[in-house]
This record gives sequence, C-alpha cells and structure tokens, in this order.
Amino acid sequence: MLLLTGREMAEFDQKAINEYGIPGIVLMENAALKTFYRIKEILGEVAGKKIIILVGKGNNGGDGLALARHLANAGAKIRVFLLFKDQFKGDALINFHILKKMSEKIYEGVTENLNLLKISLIDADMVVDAIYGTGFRGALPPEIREVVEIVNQAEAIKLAVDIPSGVDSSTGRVEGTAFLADYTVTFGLPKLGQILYPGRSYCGKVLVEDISFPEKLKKEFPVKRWLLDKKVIKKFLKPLAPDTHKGRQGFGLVVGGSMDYSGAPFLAAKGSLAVGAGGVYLAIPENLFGVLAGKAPEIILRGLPAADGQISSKGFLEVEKILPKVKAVVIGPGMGALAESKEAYLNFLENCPLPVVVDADGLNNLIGNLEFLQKRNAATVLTPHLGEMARLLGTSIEEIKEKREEIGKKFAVDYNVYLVLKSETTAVFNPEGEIWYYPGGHPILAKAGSGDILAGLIMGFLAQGYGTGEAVLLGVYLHGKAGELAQKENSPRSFFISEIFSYINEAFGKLDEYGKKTFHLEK
Ligand SMILES: NC(=O)C1=CN([C@@H]2O[C@H](COP(=O)(O)OP(=O)(O)OC[C@H]3O[C@@H](n4cnc5c(N)ncnc54)[C@H](O)[C@@H]3O)[C@@H](O)[C@H]2O)[C@H](O)CC1
Ligand SMILES: [K+]
Repeated sequence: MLLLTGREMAEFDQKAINEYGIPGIVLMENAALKTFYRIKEILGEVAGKKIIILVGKGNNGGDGLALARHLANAGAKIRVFLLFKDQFKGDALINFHILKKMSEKIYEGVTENLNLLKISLIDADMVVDAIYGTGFRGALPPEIREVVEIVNQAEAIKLAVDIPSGVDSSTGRVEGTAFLADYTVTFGLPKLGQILYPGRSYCGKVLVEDISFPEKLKKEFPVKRWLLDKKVIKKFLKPLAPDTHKGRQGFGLVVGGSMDYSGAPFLAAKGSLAVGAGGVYLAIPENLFGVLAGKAPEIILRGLPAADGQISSKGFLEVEKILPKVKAVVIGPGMGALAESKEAYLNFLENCPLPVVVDADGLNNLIGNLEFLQKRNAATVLTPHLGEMARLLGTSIEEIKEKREEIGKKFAVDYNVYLVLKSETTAVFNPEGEIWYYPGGHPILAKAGSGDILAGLIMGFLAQGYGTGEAVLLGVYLHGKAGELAQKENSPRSFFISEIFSYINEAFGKLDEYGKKTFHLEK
C-alpha cells in the first residue's frame, strides 16, 4: 500500500479534487461517514453514548463537524468543543453552519469551556480528536496542549481523526505532547508519521479507510514508498514445486565467526534453512569447528584456515572453493574486526559472483572501503542497524534518523545495493531509490542474534532463486511477523532469540503456507 507523508497526502487530496473533480466536501463527508461506521463498530451502539468531539480550525475540524452530524442523527449525546472561534472556511464552514442549525451542544472557545470539558470527560464514552490532521507541524499551541493533556488523562476511548493532533504526519515527530489515541481512523492511505516513532506510539490501532480516492490516482501518484504488508508478500511467495529437491531449493553459505563469536554465524545459517534453502554451508575459522560441530546436523560445517582466531587471507581463498556449490552468501556475522585478512575479505566481496548479504562485521570491515561495493557484479544486500549505518557513513544515529530517506535512498542508488536499515521501523531501499517500510520492530527482536537471523532469512530466499528485492522484503516481513507472533506469547525480556524459528514457521502458516496450494503431493 502506498505510504505518504502528510505533505504528499495534501497534494494527493488536491489532485483528487482538481484533476478528478471530486469536491472536497464529498471527501470530507466520506471521511466523516467512515469514521462514524468505525465508531459504531468500536462502541457497539451509538445511541445514548456520550461522545465529546474536539474541533480544530481546518479541514480536520471539518471532518469532526460532519462526523458530529452523523453521531447526533444516530442518537449519540454529543458535546462539540470548538477550540478556535470564527476561523472556519470552505468545507469546514459549510459543516459548521449545518451543525449549528441542528442546535446540538456546541461550545465555542477553549478557555471559557475548559471546566465544562473536564466535567464532560468524567463520564464520556469516547473523545474524538478532530483538532489537527495532516496540516499540522511543529508543537501544539499552549492552550491546545493543555486541552490535549487533560483529555489524555480521561478514561474514555480516544479516537483520532486522520492523525493524532500533535504528531507530524510526515516525520512522526512529536514536540511536547500529542493526543494519545486508542484508534486512528486515517483517510485514503497510511501516513509515514503513523509508522515512525514517536508518532507511531500515539496512533493506537491505525484503521485506513477508503474515502473514494481513485485507484488510478494511487497508481500514477509519483511517490515510490510503500508499506510492506501481507498483500505484497503473498504476491512474492511461490508455492514449493511438488517435485522439488534440495538442489533445486538451492544451498546457501554463511561466512563468519571468530574466537569471540560463534553463535552469530550459526543463527544466520539456521535462518536460511528456516525459509526453505535446500541446505547451508557454514564456513568458520577452523578453531571453531569443534565448538559448532554437531550443533545442527542440517548445517554443513567447513573449517577455514585461521589466524588469531579469525578467518585468515588463506581462509577467504578457501571460501571460493565452496561458491560453486551454493547460490547465495551471508558474510559477516561474528567475523570480528579483521586484521591481516581485511584485504582478502574486501577482494572476496568484490569478486564474489553470487548475491551477498553483508551484515554485522561484514559491514564494520567495509568502513572506509565502500567503493568495493561499486565493483561488484552481483546483487548486494546490506543489513545495518542504525548504529552500523552511522559508523559506515561516519555520522550519528540522530543524523540518520533525521534524514533517513534522503541518506538511505542516496546510499542504495550510489552503491547499487539493497539497503535494509533496521530499527523499530525497518526501511528497505532498492538501487532504483524505491522504499518500503515495515513497522514490525518489537522489543522482543531487539536482541543479539536477531540481525544474524534476518540476514539468514534473506539469504535463504536468495538461495531459492527469489529476486533480490523479493528475498529482502520476504525476509524483513517474516522476521517482523515472527517477532509479532512471539510477542503475543512471550515476555520480550525473557525470550531467547533462538526460539524465533518456531514463530517463523508460524508466520508462514499465516501466509497460507501450510499444506494447501504449496504441497500438491496431497492431491
Ligand atoms: N483536503 C481534503 O480534501 C481533505 C482533507 N481532509 C481532512 O483535512 C485534514 C487536513 O486539513 P488542513 O486544513 O490542511 O489542516 P489541519 O486541519 O490538519 O490543520 C488546521 C490548521 O492548523 C494550522 N497549524 C498547523 N500546525 C500548527 C501548529 N503547530 N500550531 C498551530 N496551528 C497549526 C495550519 O494552518 C492548518 O491549516 C486532513 O488531516 C483530513 O482530516 C479530509 O478528511 C479528506 C479530504
Ligand atoms: K486529529
């Protein structure tokens, strides 16, 4: 699904109005109706329910006024608080006049009605935030902030119209505070500010409602940013051929490990098997062989010549002998800061003719050597978290968060790589500058080993012959989905990341992967 900033949404609205001739008041009425239906769904019954509607001065307020009309007609006991005086215009003003004539309980002005608002909140069933929407940026004015802080304390169910007031719909930034919604009913398309923190934490459950924007407009709108969702993934995931075999499934290779870290490459290797690779080689410094031997019979262990507990230059040359047996590579997990063999690593990376996922120390050893990426002739996927990206670029995490898209897009295009910028909302950039966001980050995944597994998942799909973009998006989605499923049954604190594999299996099940279309043998 297309994912827009608030500013892009305003352009989108205008195109719908000016190029398709859909009057703004129609969009506003649809928005109000769709919100009304959701309120009925949430509250069960609307008649007799006490609903407070906070109305701003723009079209977000207009939505609130039109909504108030539907709620009143359905028998709700509404109290409409206009937070600004005599500032309505256009479609909002039309809805204001209509509501006025219905002589509903409308209270104009913030300060004069603050006490009444406090009293109304005591037994309200719901508070609707129609103060600011996509037109908002910066900080709430003090008098509005005071109202929002009072309302945030209330017991009532809180529902934001389009975006919680105080959240910047383009960046997710919140200066001071914002309306703390249980639900956000958003119109037409999801907004970037709803999936980036801290904005994401103020939205509650985001419900995207169609208000009759033409599908054609969505297709031709010049924004290449999407929300990575189940629809995208189900298109990519191919059923297994009934006569498949391990060779056809494709073997993967993980290169990594050092005296300090033996678990990371092991988890990556398991990750590739968890998504269907036919088999996997795990190439580690020979001194780790004993440590890992027998840990997982499915994994084919290869000990490499080592120096000081790391893969030596000779070791990287040995890796090349394995390449003809495999279809894709992960390099880096637990590899350590290479000393003598750094040059050999970079040459291996430059010349490896297979798709490579570069993770962890594979990235750290690239610092100051990014030009090696441009020399590669096969697909490259980098999977840094924000810290690794900051180190790669010699900048700060704050800077990257601030300019995430600009930095990510430029990097992916300049170095011709797929960039998976991991954080609580992972962003995927492809070499064409297209972007996908997956808001799947859960505290349960924020542990050592989680990234190693993701690298393995992506490589596992590459080994099966998926396109690079498909493999990356499948890996990111399944990794996040598994975290979401694990979160439902486990405390994030005490969860062992190696238990994630059973949830990856379950995540596949959610994609109808279990024994339906996939395995023809049952016919
Ligand atoms: N355009 C359409 O056809 C549709 C719009 N919908 C709804 O409209 C809002 C967007 O409305 P807009 O009038 O552009 O702005 P807001 O109502 O979000 O904000 C009102 C007003 O507030 C001012 N403002 C912005 N930031 C601040 C600040 N920090 N402090 C004080 N004042 C601020 C600014 O001047 C804004 O104009 C959209 O969210 C939808 O809810 C329809 O729903 C769909 C069709
Ligand atoms: K709002």
